[in-house]
Amino acid sequence: MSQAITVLGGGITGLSTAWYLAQRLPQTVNIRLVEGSLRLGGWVRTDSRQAGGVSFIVEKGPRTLRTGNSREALAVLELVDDLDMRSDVIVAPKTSAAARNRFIYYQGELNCMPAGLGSVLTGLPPAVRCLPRGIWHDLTTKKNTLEGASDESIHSFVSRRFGQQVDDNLASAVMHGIYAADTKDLSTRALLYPFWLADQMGKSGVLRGLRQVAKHSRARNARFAVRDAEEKYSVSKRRMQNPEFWASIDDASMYSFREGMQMLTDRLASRLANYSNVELIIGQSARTARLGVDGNVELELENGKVVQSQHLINTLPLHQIHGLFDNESSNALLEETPYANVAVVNVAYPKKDITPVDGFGYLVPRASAKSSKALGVVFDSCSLPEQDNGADISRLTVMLGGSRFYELFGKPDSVAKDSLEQAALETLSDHLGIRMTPIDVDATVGQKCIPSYTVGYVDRLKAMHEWVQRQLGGRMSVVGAAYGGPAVPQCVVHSRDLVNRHLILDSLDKPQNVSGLEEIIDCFE
Ligand SMILES: C=Cc1c2[nH]c(c1C)Cc1[nH]c(c(CCC(=O)O)c1C)Cc1[nH]c(c(C)c1CCC(=O)O)Cc1[nH]c(c(C)c1C=C)C2
Repeated sequence: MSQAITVLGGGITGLSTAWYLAQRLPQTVNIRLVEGSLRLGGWVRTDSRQAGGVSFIVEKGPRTLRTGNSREALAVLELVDDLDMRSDVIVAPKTSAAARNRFIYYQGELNCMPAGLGSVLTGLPPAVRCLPRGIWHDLTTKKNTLEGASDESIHSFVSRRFGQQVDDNLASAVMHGIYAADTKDLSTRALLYPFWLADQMGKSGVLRGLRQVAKHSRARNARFAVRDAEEKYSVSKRRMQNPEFWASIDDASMYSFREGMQMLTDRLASRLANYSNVELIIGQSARTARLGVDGNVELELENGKVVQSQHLINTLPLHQIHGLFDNESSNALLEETPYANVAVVNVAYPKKDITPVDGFGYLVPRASAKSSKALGVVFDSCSLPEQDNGADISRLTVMLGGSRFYELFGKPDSVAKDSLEQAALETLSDHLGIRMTPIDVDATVGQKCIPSYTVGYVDRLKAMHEWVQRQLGGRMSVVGAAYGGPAVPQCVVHSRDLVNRHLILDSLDKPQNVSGLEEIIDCFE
């Protein structure tokens, strides 16, 4: 059999994995990407809309990417550079209102989050007043770490160290924005690891303990000095080749693309299609994965076709991996990881500047749950006005559901679009006073779209690592939103690490014995 590698799943993780493979492997090795649905891109989805005589775009999934010097942010920027998308990038400058103003809906008002010490001096809004008290509480409360606990919910942790109001007003809001989940369910150890460690290591409080954590991290990071130096060199070379592009990124706090985020996944797909050794198999879900008699991986598709390869990179969400293996032993991460359901309602109005404040948008904390069906609202036109196409419109997105989806709207697979659209318009009217008739309202339900890293996640991840190594004779690796973070840049950097640093691609004949989770687990040591 000729050499081949299969990538399962055609979302951003699968596409970027296939891309990095195509960069590294000779043309003699076949790369097959298998996607069950009829489109590539997964949760990255941009729709074109026509209404009120104008055309514009709406995002149904992630809408912007962060700039900065993190490995994750730089990995996406390097990808954008390699895909020749520099001229497609549009940015929100660091000086823009969208970069500076983020709000929390509290006591019926939009409260601006402090941007620095200056805002502390000019007075904190009501939602944030609990923060100085919370800091004082942590500094003056004796160590009260839960004995023997290997994890704790963010709600319990924040309440114990900083006071419940900090969770009710702030932490719960931030976690709604990222995970669309409740801090009562989310894991401190997985999502706030430096704070978790500081609580464990420190003798008196989390904030004092952070100094020890910083020392510990410096010692750990020293192991990655060579990798980091190589990556820094690669970026500095690019900076010299395209100084204008990189300077515009340095001045930006976030960015997207002229025609939306889907440009990135579309470009990946079209570039991959140009490779003679890449095959994109679309509209065929995998039925089973097994080891063939010759020791290679056999992936049986819905249509009965069997795709053979020496290694399988599985990027499917956990609930889809479940059931792929005949003699599947139990695995807690697969079985116990809930995914958030989020309704994304895009609304467009025939007028500019209709929000009472300018900014990225606002989040709704648990403290305001009684007066809001929404998790938050994004002011799209304020962040990226270019995407209005020069029209006199305002685009906003209302996010609904999360942990309260069933309670508020019923089953995500049968909810009426009307009820979501109604709830979104009521939110905009009640919170922002917008009573104008919109030119366009469009609701989409993201069913099981964001994995929830719930209490006990780290232990389950470690067990998953061992489980993956036991499958298919060491010929499977996993990567994706359920491991190491659900943000697009995290998915991209983990797929790059897997392909460029962990798999030994010139000896595909031998089992790789790489779960893909090694370094992610190592972060929690
Ligand atoms: C479809 C809804 C989504 C919600 N979260 C995500 C999606 C796709 C995923 C996500 N959103 C953010 C991150 C963090 C990484 C990052 O790129 O910054 C992830 C993984 C950031 C984010 N998204 C929103 C906000 C307010 C934030 C916080 C960070 C910031 O201030 O920039 C918008 C938003 N997303 C969701 C909700 C409910 C929401 C509300 C306004 C859920």
